[in-house]
Amino acid sequence: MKFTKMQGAGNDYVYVNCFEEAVHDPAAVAIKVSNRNFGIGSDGLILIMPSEVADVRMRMFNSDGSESEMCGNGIRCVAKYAYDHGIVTKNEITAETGAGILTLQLFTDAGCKVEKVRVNMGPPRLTRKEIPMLGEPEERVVNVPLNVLHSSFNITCASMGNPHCVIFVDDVDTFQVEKYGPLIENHELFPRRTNVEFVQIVSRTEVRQRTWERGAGETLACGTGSSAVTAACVLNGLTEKRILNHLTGGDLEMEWGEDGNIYMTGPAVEVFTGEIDL
Ligand SMILES: N[C@@H](CCC[C@H](N)C(=O)O)C(=O)O
Repeated sequence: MKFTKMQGAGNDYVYVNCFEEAVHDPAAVAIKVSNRNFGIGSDGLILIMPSEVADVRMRMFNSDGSESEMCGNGIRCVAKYAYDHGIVTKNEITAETGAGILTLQLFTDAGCKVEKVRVNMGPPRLTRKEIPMLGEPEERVVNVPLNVLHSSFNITCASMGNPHCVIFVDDVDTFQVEKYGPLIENHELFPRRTNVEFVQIVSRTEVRQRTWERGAGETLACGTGSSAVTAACVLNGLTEKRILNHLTGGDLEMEWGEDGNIYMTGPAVEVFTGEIDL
């Protein structure tokens, strides 16, 4: 299988051009290629596919083989791949995802390669029914206590097509992400599990995020997570609607627009290409 390794803010995936390649069991392939010792090494697998309703289609699989509806860092890399490899020739493109059809704006460097992408991530979905979470279906979850082991956290939850649980902490760099992340990911409140973002407020316009991803563990960045964080910051009155998010692997510029959509701007980088026997 021919592949391209790409990363966005350090969130790295193995990308396969399914305009040319067929991947028969993507869940198994994701587990194999993601392994950092016996595989290529990545947070998961992303398939770049033809679409009947958009310029390109993305399917994404976590390193445990589970499929997610959406990947924010991944969709920027899909856009870069599609443009740099001539699948699309426009600077504004559409992409079909499990979270709907998204619009992306591509910014190129002096060599006409995409270096940055702005994505309209759509609106945060805020009811328990939409996230999904157990409880009153129409209720929002903003600053609600959650008991985990002997600790209590206040959670704010949103779906960006995939589920997110945001927790504000005083010092994110010393926080025990690997202890609490998996317990919240698999908490009974979340029937489809959840991604978990731990966030420190730096100022009204800057935050610092660490991410525990559903199906992948701690990653260096999460674009859908950063979008959920933007909504959570505003809903809790902690920041303005436009913030710079410092993730472990890089920065994302975020905005909750007046039209209700979240906008994410960030890097997309091709690391290397190769071929692997499956
Ligand atoms: N890193 C991604 C999200 C990947 C999917 C996630 N782990 C899930 O299962 O929903 C991003 O940048 O959004």
